[in-house]
Amino acid sequence: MSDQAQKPFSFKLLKTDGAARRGEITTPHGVVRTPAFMPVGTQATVKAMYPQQVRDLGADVILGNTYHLMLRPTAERVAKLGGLHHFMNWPHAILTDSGGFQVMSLAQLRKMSEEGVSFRSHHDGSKHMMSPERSIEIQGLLGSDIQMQLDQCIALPAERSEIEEAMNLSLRWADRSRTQFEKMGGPGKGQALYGIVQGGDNPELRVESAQRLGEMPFEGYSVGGLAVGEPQEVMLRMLEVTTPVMPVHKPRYLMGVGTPEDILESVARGIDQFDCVMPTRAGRHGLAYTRFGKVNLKNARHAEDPRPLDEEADCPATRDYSRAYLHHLVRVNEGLAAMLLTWNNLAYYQFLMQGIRDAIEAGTFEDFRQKTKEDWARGDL
Ligand SMILES: O=c1[nH]cnc2cc3nc(NCCN4CCOCC4)[nH]c3cc12
Repeated sequence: MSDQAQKPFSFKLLKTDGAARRGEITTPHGVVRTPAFMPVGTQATVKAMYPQQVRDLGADVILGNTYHLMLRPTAERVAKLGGLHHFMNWPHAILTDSGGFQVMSLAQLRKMSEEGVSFRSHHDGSKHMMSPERSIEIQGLLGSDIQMQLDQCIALPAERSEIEEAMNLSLRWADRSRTQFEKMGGPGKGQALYGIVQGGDNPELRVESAQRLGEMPFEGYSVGGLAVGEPQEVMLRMLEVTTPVMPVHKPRYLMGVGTPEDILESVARGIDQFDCVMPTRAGRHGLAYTRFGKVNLKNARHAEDPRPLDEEADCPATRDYSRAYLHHLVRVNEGLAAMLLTWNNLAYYQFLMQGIRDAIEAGTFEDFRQKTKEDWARGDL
């Protein structure tokens, strides 16, 4: 995709059903139907999947991790090779994170300052500096359609003073990220920069963060600082106080979420975009998501079960292989186990998102939510 002026990035709110929203994001690499689940493509690949397979399941956008790609192969090398879309043969939308969350969770010898975070690579110990400016520069080199500000996400529970300090630092970094994004001509390329709402599990700080961020010119807004160990009801409560004070006509992205239930409950509270390693990581660990709940293929009870995971499914991994065979592959640690279960799990997540989008369009989201939860509770008959 050339850098010439592109159609501007835009979001259209097509329908609401309660607080649930059906929308459409237009990016330089195609339209993203929301609510959307974004498969995680950490090191320029959605693990154990071909790009076309991911696309055929209905994914309009995938996530790339800035921390991993800045270390290997480096953003400069990806740029030299035509940018991340070309490099990984994914011609559709790409969202990148800022790298901050993974610096805090993976890197060594981290040193936080107003400037940014200095750290050593967890691969070879090489020294790096992640500042708001450097993060945006990297995301620009990757050619990301939807970029994230650098923020500071803290683990919960935390003292109010600690939450407030991290929230205010993130707001200062939001401003510096925006300045760098505009300096690099992001808006003119049809790219987006999302601000990230922080505020921990404190309702007042959540509202303050969302309001102050909403006064800044971002193309979308993420809800950060959640799915960091707090109970689900705390996460949902924070959404109930935060989304009502977020801009209505901009996308809302809940970072790192989540299980099918987290997603269903968060759509009901006004969230449009999701990403999570759950479906891909669980697939590599023998766990299958289905319409009727989770199936742990490691469990010996599947050893002679001739049924597929779900004979009514469109996905070959879900329909054409017996549980006995999947159990065997998992038990002998064959590569095909990860391939088939990742395929199944991403197929189920996209099936769920399509059901959510259809239900909002039909004005039947509440019924859909109840029926889906009943089916999950039915369990794996
Ligand atoms: O505030 C944030 N800022 C920038 N990136 C984030 C990423 C985030 N990812 C999670 N949770 C991920 C939880 N995963 C669930 C599955 O297992 C791995 C962890 N919470 C997150 C918060 C932030």
